[in-house]
Amino acid sequence: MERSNKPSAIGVSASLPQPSVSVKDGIIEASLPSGESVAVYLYGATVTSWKVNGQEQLFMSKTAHLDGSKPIRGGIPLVFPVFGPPPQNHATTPLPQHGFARNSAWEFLGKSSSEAGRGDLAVKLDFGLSHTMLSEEFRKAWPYEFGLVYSVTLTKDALRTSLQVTNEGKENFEFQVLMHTYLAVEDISNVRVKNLESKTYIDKTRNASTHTESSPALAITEETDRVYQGLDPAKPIVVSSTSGDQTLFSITREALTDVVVWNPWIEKAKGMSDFGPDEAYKNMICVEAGSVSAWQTLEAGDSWEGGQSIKSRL
Ligand SMILES: O=P(O)(O)OC[C@H]1O[C@H](O)[C@H](O)[C@@H](O)[C@@H]1O
Repeated sequence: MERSNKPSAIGVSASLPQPSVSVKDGIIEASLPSGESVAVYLYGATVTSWKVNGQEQLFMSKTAHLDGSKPIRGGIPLVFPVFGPPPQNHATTPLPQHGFARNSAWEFLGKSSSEAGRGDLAVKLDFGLSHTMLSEEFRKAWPYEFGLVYSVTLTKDALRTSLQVTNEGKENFEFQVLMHTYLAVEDISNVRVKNLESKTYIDKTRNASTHTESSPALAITEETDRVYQGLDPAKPIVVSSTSGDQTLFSITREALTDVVVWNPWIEKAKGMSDFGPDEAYKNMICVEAGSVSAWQTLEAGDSWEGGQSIKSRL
């Protein structure tokens, strides 16, 4: 695992303007000469901002806690090693909802720049979390020796987040993982989610009952909390707007075959103290790429990698 803080530049011509990266107060910010930018908090390795053409692509609650006292409500919190409330009689049982990755202090491993093709630049930020870095409480609750490397790559038209999980111990462990992406939208009533048709989903708002998606373009008209399963990672999930049938976001995945679609809607939004303002549920949709409907088993010494790539219309 690379643990160097030294910047490296692979295949980048010295004459080109370079990406800039700053590290301040636990926040890593990177921007490309073409203007796109990303910000990542070391707390949770949470991506809190992704701007394209000056426009924010990720939703952030106005009342989110940004002081490390609570997982950040917005951006891309990382869910590991369990999704949702942990099941009974499982190694993750003592952990909080969604595990510990989103509420642990990560380290910045460094940046690298490269050509993303057609002369476009890419900047990649790497973050690490391992067993010894966890709070004592989390170390006791999940005593496995693991290493996580989370990479956030910014290009002109996309944001890629990928996670490598390594079992650095002597016994197998099981995990689930999910990139809990809060996408910013202007008006949820105009939003449709495509490429879910005929897929099986668990509806968490209806006692985790199983259904088959009948809509080619899913509209969000009430509290929505669905785990779509068995998706082809290479087939994009498309978030579109009915005004002009415009694609807003297109999300492809690697090794992540589940996608959660979540919007808390009116009552649940009101009930979350760190979700604000109350009406902000109209300005967001979570489309969460993950591996959550089953457990990944990682044998001693083995690694697993998965990720998502989000393209914005802008
Ligand atoms: O409130 P949090 O722990 O951040 O969870 C927020 C949401 O995450 C996922 O989308 C789950 O499917 C939801 O059931 C949950 O409400």
